[in-house]
Parts: sequence; structure tokens; C-alpha cells
Amino acid sequence: MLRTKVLSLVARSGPSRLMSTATKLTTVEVNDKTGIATLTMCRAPVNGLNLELLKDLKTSIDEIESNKSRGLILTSSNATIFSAGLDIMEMYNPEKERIRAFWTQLQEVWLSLYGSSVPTAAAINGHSPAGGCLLATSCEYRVMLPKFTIGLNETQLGIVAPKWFMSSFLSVLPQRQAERALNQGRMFSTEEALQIGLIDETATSKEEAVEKCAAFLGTFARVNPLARALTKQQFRAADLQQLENERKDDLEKFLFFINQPAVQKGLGIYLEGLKKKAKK
Ligand SMILES: CCCCCCC/C=C/C(=O)SCCNC(=O)CCNC(=O)[C@H](O)C(C)(C)COP(=O)(O)OP(=O)(O)OC[C@H]1O[C@@H](n2cnc3c(N)ncnc32)[C@H](O)[C@@H]1OP(=O)(O)O
Repeated sequence: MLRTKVLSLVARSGPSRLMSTATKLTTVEVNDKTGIATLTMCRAPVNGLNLELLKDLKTSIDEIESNKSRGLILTSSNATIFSAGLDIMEMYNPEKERIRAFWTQLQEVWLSLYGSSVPTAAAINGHSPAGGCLLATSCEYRVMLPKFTIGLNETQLGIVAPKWFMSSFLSVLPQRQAERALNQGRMFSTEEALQIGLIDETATSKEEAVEKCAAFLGTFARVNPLARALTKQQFRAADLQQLENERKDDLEKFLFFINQPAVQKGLGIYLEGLKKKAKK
């Protein structure tokens, strides 16, 4: 049996939390044999990306980057949900300072994941709408379990995916298909996602998905790591630079948009619908 070590065993504040991981909403396990790190999101109930989960994701990605892991596999501890995307509660009736920190942290996570020098793959073991799809498409390879859905459904919520969400999507799909899917806010079934190329493979269990991701990451074993990382970064440099250049504007644009009464009303109705569905 492979020995794995759990990174981040130091508590964030004080010895009383020594038993928990430093990044409480994510865990990182490094396979000693392959050097591949598995980064697991574990925020109940649906891995909604709130400020704290985003901070933990950023910390974990940085940790994996600095530990010179051979690869990063992103997955979820939830059996049916990879990530429900951005936590809508962060955007509904937002608190002024927190929403700024929230969006800034999302930018940080995208810059680190999309721009990671470590090869990345997503084991999509559940539904992956919007921000979940952003995380998955920021990785270099995707393996998904059957009977789930993935896509950028923002227009269905009456909101607009920013340019950098589109960049990740466009790094996977041809422009014509990406544009149509985004305009429709289309969610793809696993089978449809495979057919269109939004995912690379399917797997019948999370373990198999992780194995297939590891096999993909293993294809780089004999490639010079620096040459590989620089090549990847050259492909992604323009997208990354664009957000770096426009970070402040992007934040202000988001704040302006999200605070529009019509947008708030739409989010409220959407949330209400989610809650009603959950109660059934
Ligand atoms: C310039 C401006 C730019 C603005 C851009 C903003 C870009 C936005 C990106 C986003 O990511 S927006 C979020 C989009 N996400 C969704 O639309 C997903 C919605 N959720 C679902 O479809 C389903 O919940 C699910 C993920 C398929 C899971 O279904 P399941 O049946 O397993 O669980 P539920 O009973 O539906 O949910 C349980 C529980 O969780 C709450 N919840 C679900 N998703 C979210 C969410 N994204 N944020 C906050 N809360 C969420 C749901 O309401 C239930 O809550 P309770 O009723 O139990 O309290």
C-alpha cells in the first residue's frame, strides 16, 4: 500500500486545533511514490466557494507549488458534488468589505491554479456548475464520473461570467462551442461533456478518476519540468497577464454589477428556488 502523507497538519491558530488540518476546508495528500498531490475540497454541503474555502484553496495550491510536487489532482470529498460554484450567499446582500475580499481571493485562486507551474488535473466526482467548472477547466486534464453535470451556467442566474472565466473555458473548447454554451448557460451531462471535449475521460469511481488523472500527470515524468512549466505558462501567459493588468477594474466591475438591484433580485429568486428544491 502506498504511504501517503497529509500536508498542513499544523493548526492555523493555537495548539487546540492541532488535530485539524491548517487548511480546514481542503486537505492535501502527497503520494510518496509518485510525488503527486491530491487536493480535496471538503466544505459541506456542496463545496460552495466562499471566502474561507477560496483562502484554503489558495494556501493549498501554494503549498503544492512550493513542495515541488510532480502534479496536482483537484477533487472533492463530497460523493455527488465537485463544487456548486461560488457560494451565492457571498454575493446576495453582500457585506462591503467581505465581498471585496471574496472576489480578490477568487482572482488569486484562478491565477495560481490556471498559472500553476505544476501539472494539474481534475477528478470531477460530482456536479460542477459555474465556479466548479472554472476550477476544473483551469486544470490541464479532466476525468469525470457519469450522471453529473458541468458547465458555465451564469446566464441562467442573470449574471455574466467574467473574461477570465471564459479564458479557462476557451483553453478547452473551440470558440464557437464555448460562446454558444456560455450564452445559453448550458450545463453538459458527463456524456455530452466528453463528446464536446469539455472533459477528457470518464471513470466509474472516484478512485478510477484519480488514477486516470495520475496516469495523465505521469506522462510528464520524462519531460524536463522547467521546459514543461515554461511551455504551459507561455500558452496561458496572455490570459493571466490580462487579469493581472485589470485586477482592480475587474473587482470594481464585479462590485458594481453585483450591487445592481435587478441582479440582487435575480440572485434572491435563484436562491429561493434552490432552497425550495432542497426541501422537497
Ligand atoms: C461582472 C459580474 C460577474 C459576476 C460573476 C459571478 C460568477 C458566478 C459564478 C458562480 O459560480 S455562481 C454559482 C452557480 N452555482 C449554481 O448555480 C449551482 C446551484 N446549485 C445546484 O445546482 C445544486 O445545489 C447542486 C450543486 C447540483 C447540488 O444539488 P443537490 O440536490 O445535491 O443539493 P441541493 O439540495 O440543491 O443543495 C444543498 C444546499 O446547498 C445550497 N446551495 C447549493 N448551491 C449553492 C451555491 N452555489 N451557493 C450557495 N448555496 C448553495 C442549497 O440551497 C441547499 O441549501 P439548504 O436549503 O440545505 O440550506
